[in-house]
Amino acid sequence: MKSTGGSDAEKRAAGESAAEAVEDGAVVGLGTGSTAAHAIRAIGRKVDSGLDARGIPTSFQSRELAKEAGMPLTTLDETDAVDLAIDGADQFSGPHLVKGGGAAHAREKIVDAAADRLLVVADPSKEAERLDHPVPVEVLPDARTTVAAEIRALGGSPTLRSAERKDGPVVTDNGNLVLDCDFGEIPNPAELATDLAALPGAVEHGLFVGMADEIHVGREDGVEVEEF
Ligand SMILES: O=C[C@H](O)[C@H](O)[C@H](O)COP(=O)(O)O
Repeated sequence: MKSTGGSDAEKRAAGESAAEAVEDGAVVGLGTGSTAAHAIRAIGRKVDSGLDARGIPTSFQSRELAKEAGMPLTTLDETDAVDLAIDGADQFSGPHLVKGGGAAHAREKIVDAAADRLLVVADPSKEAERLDHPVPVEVLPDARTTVAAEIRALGGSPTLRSAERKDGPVVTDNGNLVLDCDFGEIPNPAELATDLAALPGAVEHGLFVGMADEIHVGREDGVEVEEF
């Protein structure tokens, strides 16, 4: 699993803190990435000790981890409500997030938005005064060049994400490609989110505007929880 940003101890502290919010009978959205992985393992330990909880994975990675952790799984189709989701972020500013460093943001957004509460888990390196992280945009393969042109027209600089251990691009769990779109500082995330959502062939972008209900920031000496 790809690890980014802060230390593993910080990520673990954040993940374990959010996992404490999972109560008996809960349906939990399981985020993707190195920080959410700690939450999944911690929930798995609680299940092992008798907690009744079911998880909805947001990616191949989180499904495999949850299975390994012994967590019963379900789907959005099979459940009426998702009590909470626990997910990582590549950057956050207040309740606004940039996600998709692991190319999982499309399924993450569906599950996180369906949840009554979204608990974000992060290390301190993810916090920003204003969002300025490149925004991943998942695109249908046929729309790669047309979406890239529209991104340029919006003032962004798109780069096709390439795979590290394969010749060629990253292919998402949904069979699509990812453009990492650098807009510099993003003064109005809601406006940019609306513009990106309107592009034909763009399946989903990584701006999660105002979606976090809590952010658990893990530090070497404890966890700070911000609520929105
Ligand atoms: O697509 C991946 C996700 O949005 C991750 O939650 C995000 O990239 C943060 O991952 P990590 O906790 O590994 O920094």
